[in-house]
Amino acid sequence: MSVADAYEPESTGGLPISLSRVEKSFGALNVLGNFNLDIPAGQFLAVVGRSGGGKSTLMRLVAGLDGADSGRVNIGGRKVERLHPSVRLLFQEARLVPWQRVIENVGIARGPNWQETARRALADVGLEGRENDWPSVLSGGQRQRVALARALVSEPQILLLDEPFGALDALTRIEMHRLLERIWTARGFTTVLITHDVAEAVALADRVVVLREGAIALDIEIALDRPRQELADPRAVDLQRRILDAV
Ligand SMILES: Nc1ncnc2c1ncn2[C@@H]1O[C@H](COP(=O)(O)OP(=O)(O)OP(=O)(O)O)[C@@H](O)[C@H]1O
Repeated sequence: MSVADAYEPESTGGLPISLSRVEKSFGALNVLGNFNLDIPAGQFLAVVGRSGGGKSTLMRLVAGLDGADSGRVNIGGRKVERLHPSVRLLFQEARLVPWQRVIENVGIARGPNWQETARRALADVGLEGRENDWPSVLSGGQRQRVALARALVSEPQILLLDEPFGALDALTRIEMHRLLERIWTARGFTTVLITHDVAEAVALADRVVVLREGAIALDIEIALDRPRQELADPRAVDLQRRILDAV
């Protein structure tokens, strides 16, 4: 059985995200200017662009980790003022606690039955039987799967991913794409994926936004069938070319 086949989640749905007339500067550097973006509930959006274009800044504003200078960032129609309880983040590094075993890393909120819940989340990402391992013995891909399980355990309605697969080898990355697509399809949380990898954006997203110098240079729908056949679809290649032209 593949990793993706192991997954049988319940649907939790997503929340819409809206940025309206957002301005964000660092000193004299204007990173986002009069920025507008509406992300419908449950959409899988990829944000691509050159380094320094403002992608991570955008994500931090949506997450409530940083505030806009002006304008509004809303989640589910309400202004974001701090980290929203239904939002989870994933970064390039898994950021696991090295002195805690895998199951403890996943069950970070120790509610009732936390072990059972964490065990189920680990099974969902294909890590059954690895509960008592230390993070140090896991591969990079396995660590990211633990981080994904930790994010999923709280049944988020929004998942924000900042280059989560950037450090993985090509085959592991494709395996992670399949897993994420399957989990997202089943649960329907709103997803924002920041990536430098145009092929990854087209393989996963419903919609790709190209961010250039703090503005949207391209906003394109990816209307390809799912599950996506990453390497075989000529329409995907054409979409990649259009996105690359705008980056
Ligand atoms: N806390 C900060 N203080 C000062 N400047 C910042 C801060 N955060 C980001 N910047 C600057 O804002 C600009 C946009 O940064 P951001 O990290 O959003 O870009 P990015 O598109 O995510 O880049 P990368 O793809 O390299 O991660 C960069 O010029 C960066 O140096």
